[in-house]
Amino acid sequence: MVAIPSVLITGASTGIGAAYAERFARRGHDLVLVARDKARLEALGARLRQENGVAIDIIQADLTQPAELATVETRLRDDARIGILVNNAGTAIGGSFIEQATDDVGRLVALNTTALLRLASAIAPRLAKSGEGAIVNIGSVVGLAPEFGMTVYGATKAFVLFLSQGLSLELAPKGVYVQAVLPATTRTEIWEHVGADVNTLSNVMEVADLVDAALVGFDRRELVTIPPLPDAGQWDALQAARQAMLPNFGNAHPAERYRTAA
Ligand SMILES: NC(=O)C1=CN([C@@H]2O[C@H](COP(=O)(O)OP(=O)(O)OC[C@H]3O[C@@H](n4cnc5c(N)ncnc54)[C@H](OP(=O)(O)O)[C@@H]3O)[C@@H](O)[C@H]2O)C=CC1
Ligand SMILES: CC(=O)[C@H](N)C(=O)O
Repeated sequence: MVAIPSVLITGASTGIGAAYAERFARRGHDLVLVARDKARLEALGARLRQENGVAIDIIQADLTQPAELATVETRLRDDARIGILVNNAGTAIGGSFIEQATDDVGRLVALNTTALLRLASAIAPRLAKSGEGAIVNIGSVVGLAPEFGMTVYGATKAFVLFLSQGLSLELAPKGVYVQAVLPATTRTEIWEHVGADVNTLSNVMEVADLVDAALVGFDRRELVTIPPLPDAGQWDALQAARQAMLPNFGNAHPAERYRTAA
């Protein structure tokens, strides 16, 4: 019988990560839960163990701290039972670019991009060698929309999307599935970190609905899952428009509109 892989989930103490933990535990997966708040991780872990009879390990780590991040990287490299990484930990900060402190945007980038990248890098070679496994990266529709006015947060999420698409091209032929999940406004504590009351927002998705939809995409081995988008054809059209440009990047001379008169 093939063993059910363990799942390592970052940002599992609350919100989207905690909902992933619930769902994967229900499916019978053992879990490794990562976040800073140990008490919350332990409470969730105890409940999921009791309800589902799965094994649950906890790693308390601040993923913006290189030494603590390294502990999680080592676990992903060495623990052959872990076959699925859910790269979910992330945060957002409020304010415009000129209002945001340089150290704060630095920490945002460290968590939303550097940590996510390093964890994917830690597990990918082992998964590729075994010819199976999955990496789920949580992006955001904000990564497609500079118009939403969350420039640095959106830039980190654009990174997550690009990285996921590129990794999928590299790893799918080796049997490793990479999924980018792009939620829109979802009812979690992240809104407290941006200084917004989620109850004043419209069109807020419930976290359980978001994760259930993301898992439909996961089970279909969809590359990019955008739960709130009604017409998947719009995403396909964006990709087709982008791909149509690619042959036109290979020109040795500047385009006509950039040529100087002299
Ligand atoms: N909610 C929304 O509207 C949307 C969310 N997303 C994305 O979903 C993902 C999950 O967010 P969401 O559940 O909403 O947010 P929450 O704030 O509810 O949860 C964030 C999780 O990340 C953990 N975390 C935060 N900072 C660190 C850190 N430095 N080191 C380790 N863990 C950390 C938190 O745990 P702890 O504090 O214990 O460390 C918590 O478990 C994020 O990547 C977010 O960008 C995308 C689009 C929409
Ligand atoms: C704070 C946000 O903007 C939210 N996490 C999102 O990505 O939509």
